[in-house]
Amino acid sequence: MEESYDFIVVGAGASGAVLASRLAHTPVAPSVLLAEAGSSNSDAANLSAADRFTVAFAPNSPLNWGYKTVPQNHLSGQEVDYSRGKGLGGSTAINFCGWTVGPKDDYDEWADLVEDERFGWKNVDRVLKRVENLDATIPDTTMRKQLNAKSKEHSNSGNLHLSYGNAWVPDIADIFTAAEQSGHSINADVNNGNPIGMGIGSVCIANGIRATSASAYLSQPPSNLKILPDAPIARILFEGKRAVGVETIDGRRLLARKEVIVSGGALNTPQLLMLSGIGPAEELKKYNIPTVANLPMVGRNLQDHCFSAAGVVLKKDPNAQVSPDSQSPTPMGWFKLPSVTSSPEFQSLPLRTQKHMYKPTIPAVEVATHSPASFFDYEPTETTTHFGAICLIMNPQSRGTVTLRSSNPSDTPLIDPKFLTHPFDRLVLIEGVREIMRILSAPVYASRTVQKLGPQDDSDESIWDSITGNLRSSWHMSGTACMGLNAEEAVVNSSFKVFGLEACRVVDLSVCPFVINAHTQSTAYVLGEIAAEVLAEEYGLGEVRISEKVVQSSKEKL
Ligand SMILES: Cc1cc2nc3c(=O)[nH]c(=O)nc-3n(C[C@H](O)[C@H](O)[C@H](O)COP(=O)(O)OP(=O)(O)OC[C@H]3O[C@@H](n4cnc5c(N)ncnc54)[C@H](O)[C@@H]3O)c2cc1C
Repeated sequence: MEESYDFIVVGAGASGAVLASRLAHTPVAPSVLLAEAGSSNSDAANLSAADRFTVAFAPNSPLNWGYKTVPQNHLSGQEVDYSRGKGLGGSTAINFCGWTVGPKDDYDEWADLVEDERFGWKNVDRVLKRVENLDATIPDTTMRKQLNAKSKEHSNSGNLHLSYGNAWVPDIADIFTAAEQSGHSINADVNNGNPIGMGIGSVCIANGIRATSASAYLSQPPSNLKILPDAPIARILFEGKRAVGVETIDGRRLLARKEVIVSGGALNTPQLLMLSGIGPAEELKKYNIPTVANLPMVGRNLQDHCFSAAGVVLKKDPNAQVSPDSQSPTPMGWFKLPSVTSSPEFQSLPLRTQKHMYKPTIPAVEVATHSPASFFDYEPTETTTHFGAICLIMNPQSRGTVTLRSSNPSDTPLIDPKFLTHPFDRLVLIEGVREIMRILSAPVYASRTVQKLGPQDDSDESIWDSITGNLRSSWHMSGTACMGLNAEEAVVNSSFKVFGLEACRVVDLSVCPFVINAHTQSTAYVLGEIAAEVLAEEYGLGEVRISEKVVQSSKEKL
């Protein structure tokens, strides 16, 4: 007999795990199936904060879908790493644990675009407090000027353990000095809705262990929540326009009495929608997939924050050694750059976009420091060390695609982010890398600098040369089943419902109308929380509760 559930959620990443858990914890306690393509990911070693890079990026890691982009035109044909997490926790199980919240003006813009205040900052800020369980202790209390999260702006009663790390890198204060010497302000809390200035975000690491959406939301599932790992879903099943279940790649059929919710992330979700007959009709026709809903925007509007780097070789300070298992968060600065807003590339943007970027909390670039030496051809020596920073472009204007390679669900999708195809993005990255070079030449570093790494000089040509050989993704893919007002311009409405279908929603970063100007996991958690409230209200499931057993409050510390 076929198994049936009230709700089926496909994908146990940031959004899917939150949504499934919250639905299951409502007073009505509907039966919920959370189907995940990857494993249960229960090997404790994989949760070590320090080892996370090696585990996730090992060749053929079962925790990583291992995607690459198609060759990128502006990058001499490079195929850029496009990793995605696979297994319970999804990409939260392989990411770098950085927790940033983003600008309040971005969320208010989202709410305006979709005409729904649920996506405005006021509601997002409330919802973030259901997620966040912040231990605001800092390892170095002499740095209160640089980091001072106020308790009324944060929460210590949500599910996800956040901290500021256990030991900071010894030179952490220098970057703040350099930023000030370069004319930037210090922001003692970049996570309160206004990220502008040099600051430090928190990390989802507690006592050396990474917190993932699985550890935070799925560790003690109630009996009405069935978690099904190793269940890659091949397609959604429909009766007419109504989603009635899903089928796994190995042919298992799982039925949904109420809804199917797709939470496969911004690359797999559009692939699964298209394999199920939901997408641009001409794309589906190529692979003889019968059209259930012709939605031209499925797999379009892919947005991401690409980045490039600059660095310096410094004389080593023998007293300043970093412990190999230090969980120091990375200092991060979000800056407005007059050189961007005064450029013809900016002035050619649509007026609404220009107006948005002038808003007080919207940055032009993000600078994250202490990037690995591997970005350059440099090995540390007895007497020298490396110090580098990356610049991520904010408000990217290039729009990429996710399309099918074939109708075989085991094939990888074709992913083309079209990095730097828009002239504005090229301008921002050049100006951003130039800004890093300026900060790295501030007096606090100048006296110790032995050599520059990265662009030969700060001319546009040298910086562009360096960028094209050294461009990466920050893995913030978003927007490929975007939220909006109609089926011509979007895929879902502001209740996450796929246009033209019944009982079928998308809840993950695919739905972002634009990529939020921050590291994106917080947005994915927030979407899971908002969607749970939307569904609970529509189906009369009662109040969505914080699953108390999972949460160990760090009240005394905030
Ligand atoms: C290497 C890396 C580093 C990152 N670093 C950071 C960081 O430091 N800070 C930050 O804020 N963000 C970071 N991110 C981004 C962040 O992790 C993601 O934005 C976030 O996890 C996206 O959430 P999601 O729910 O949309 O998708 P995901 O978390 O990717 O979850 C999607 C889930 O769906 C499953 N799935 C997909 N297809 C199917 C299918 N057909 N059947 C069943 N299951 C399926 C996947 O296996 C996965 O578990 C990073 C991402 C990566 C990859």
